[in-house]
Amino acid sequence: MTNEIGIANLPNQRHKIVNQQGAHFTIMVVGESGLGKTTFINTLFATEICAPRNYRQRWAKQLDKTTEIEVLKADLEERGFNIKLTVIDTPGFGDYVNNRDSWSPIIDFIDDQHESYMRQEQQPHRKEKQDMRIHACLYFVKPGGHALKPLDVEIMKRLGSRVNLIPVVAKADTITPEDLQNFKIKIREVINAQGIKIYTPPMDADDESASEHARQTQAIMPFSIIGSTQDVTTPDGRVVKGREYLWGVAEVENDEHCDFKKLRSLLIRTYMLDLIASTEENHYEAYRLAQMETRKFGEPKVRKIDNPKYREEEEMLRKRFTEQVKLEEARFRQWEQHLITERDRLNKDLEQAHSSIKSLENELEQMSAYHRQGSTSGRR
Ligand SMILES: Nc1nc2c(ncn2[C@@H]2O[C@H](COP(=O)(O)OP(=O)(O)OP(=O)(O)O)[C@@H](O)[C@H]2O)c(=O)[nH]1
Repeated sequence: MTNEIGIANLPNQRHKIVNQQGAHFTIMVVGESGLGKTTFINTLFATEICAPRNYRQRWAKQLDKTTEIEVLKADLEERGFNIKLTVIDTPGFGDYVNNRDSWSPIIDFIDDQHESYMRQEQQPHRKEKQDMRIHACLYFVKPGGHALKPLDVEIMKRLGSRVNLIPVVAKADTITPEDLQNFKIKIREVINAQGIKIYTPPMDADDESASEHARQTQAIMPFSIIGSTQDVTTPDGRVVKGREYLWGVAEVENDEHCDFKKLRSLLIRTYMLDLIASTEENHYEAYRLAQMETRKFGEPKVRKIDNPKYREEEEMLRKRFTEQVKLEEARFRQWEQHLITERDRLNKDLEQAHSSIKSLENELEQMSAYHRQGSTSGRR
């Protein structure tokens, strides 16, 4: 059960289908910046998830800061089983001015994968579908401190309702085993109290040992991990993947040091098919249903810019602007009218002044004529 890739352990019918089609398996890593997400991906593939000769492609990702969502692919093959493995590395939080929105590209990415799959299903030719729906989302929690931060809770709630969420405590080598156990308990308490939905392995009523294994796996969450691709030598002479300290070596694949092996087994072996199936049956189905309730078959998704809420706001702004322009125009017309009336009044005044000057001039003319007449008749 522990030494083979998951699909080799499947019930026959499903096994047959997966074997014919080859399995697509997509893992996403999410969490604060610098918690070792990229290192974890490299560690996962540096350890023997299957014999190295079976890798058609291996990669070692650079440890520079991830600033955008990165998609990494590898084809794994074991005894005729093909697995197309995709790992999605997301930018860490903490690099943003406004952390509250840091999760939105990640949530959008998850929804976009469901959307893209749904749109392909609605096409007449739907055999060759591109499928990047996330089957497992590992959420990295910073070790130590007071369990989950409000930002962690907010993001985990959103993730848990969309994907199979698996919480992990990063850098387990940086706290003591005792503190680690207490930290894990505190995290479980917050997860329960906040109603965060995390992945639960399936309980099989007919198979007690499988159910017991599922219960044990459940009890381990959140998985503690140590990431390293370095080969180091332990004090007792073993060469292992790990991190070297003055006090000794923190080993990646040692159950006493962290839960890396158990997490890898959950992902790549024991529960791979359940993660794929529950994504299809629960998360994708929930997305599809929610979308079908809000739009017609085949209708494209409402993008943020087409969102009715934004359209409403835009409409309101346009209305307010038109009203303002109208008001200014009326004010201008009033002022113009006032100027015209004033001009007319002044013109009238001017005319009056003009005619009174005219009559005064006439009067003056008459008076001087009279005066001239008087002086000539006096001389005679
Ligand atoms: N002590 C310890 N250090 C680790 C562990 N995993 C990674 N590191 C170190 O932490 C640093 C950051 O690791 P990354 O893998 O780049 O972290 P990241 O989460 O991908 O960072 P972003 O891309 O910024 O989101 C590196 O120096 C790693 O060597 C671990 O398990 N323990």
